[in-house]
Amino acid sequence: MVNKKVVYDTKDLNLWYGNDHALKNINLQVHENEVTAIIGPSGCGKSTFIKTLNRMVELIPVVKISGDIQYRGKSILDKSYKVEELRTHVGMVFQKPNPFPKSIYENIVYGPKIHGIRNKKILDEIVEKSLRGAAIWDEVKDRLHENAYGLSGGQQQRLCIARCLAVEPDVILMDEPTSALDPISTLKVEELMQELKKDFSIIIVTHNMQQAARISDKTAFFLNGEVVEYSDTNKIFSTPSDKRTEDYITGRFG
Ligand SMILES: Nc1ncnc2c1ncn2[C@@H]1O[C@H](COP(=O)(O)OP(=O)(O)OP(=O)(O)O)[C@@H](O)[C@H]1O
Repeated sequence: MVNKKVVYDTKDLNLWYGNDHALKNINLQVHENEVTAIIGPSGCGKSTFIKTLNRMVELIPVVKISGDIQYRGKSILDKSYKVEELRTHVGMVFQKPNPFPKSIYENIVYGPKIHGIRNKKILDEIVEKSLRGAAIWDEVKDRLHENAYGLSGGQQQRLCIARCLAVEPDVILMDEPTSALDPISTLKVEELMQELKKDFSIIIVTHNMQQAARISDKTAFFLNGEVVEYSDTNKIFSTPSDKRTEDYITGRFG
């Protein structure tokens, strides 16, 4: 088996919201070109963990962090690591689709324009490539200048994925990206993830066990802010090492 490169490496990562110890000694390596699923019951720290990976949590004043997070070998908690730089490598898709109240085209070119790209031909190419990459081009190619709010929820979510792709990230963080979608849109986004992992690394928080089993290569089971078990998804779902993992995936608690 080829040894895949490590994208994220967290070392004794701890996080507190005031006195609430939300992440406890997380040591986890995320590999490139894989889908890594984060599962666990409500309130166990899944969202906190992925928002730590792009430093979104630091917007919350009561947050304290100790330990280290290395992204591609560099410590992103280091004050010298610019958050703007991190965000060019790490995109995020949220639970509820959140397109801007602008046209489909403007949603996609927003990031590239911030990065200084002004050439219309290049922007047009980015729009087509990103929408194709997010498997929504055929559905929207004739209405690029219509407002994104006119799209269905599932289309809006794929548009948000396309918006992420437009700035050519390395990692895509997804926080329950299909929980607001119908089964058909969910399937489309899941199929899309399988395509995207050829070029990107994906970390997804999901409450849906079947989804984690279907789409991910590795799974981390979080409980009360700790990682109980982290392993190949096949192993987690067939022969988990920890009784608590087994109880959770078989629906005995959580
Ligand atoms: N902004 C915040 N301020 C204070 N405490 C917070 C904040 N966000 C989360 N917490 C606390 O941190 C813990 C972990 O929450 P988090 O949202 O990361 O869990 P989760 O596993 O993603 O839950 P869910 O599955 O319900 O979304 C909880 O005890 C929660 O109350």
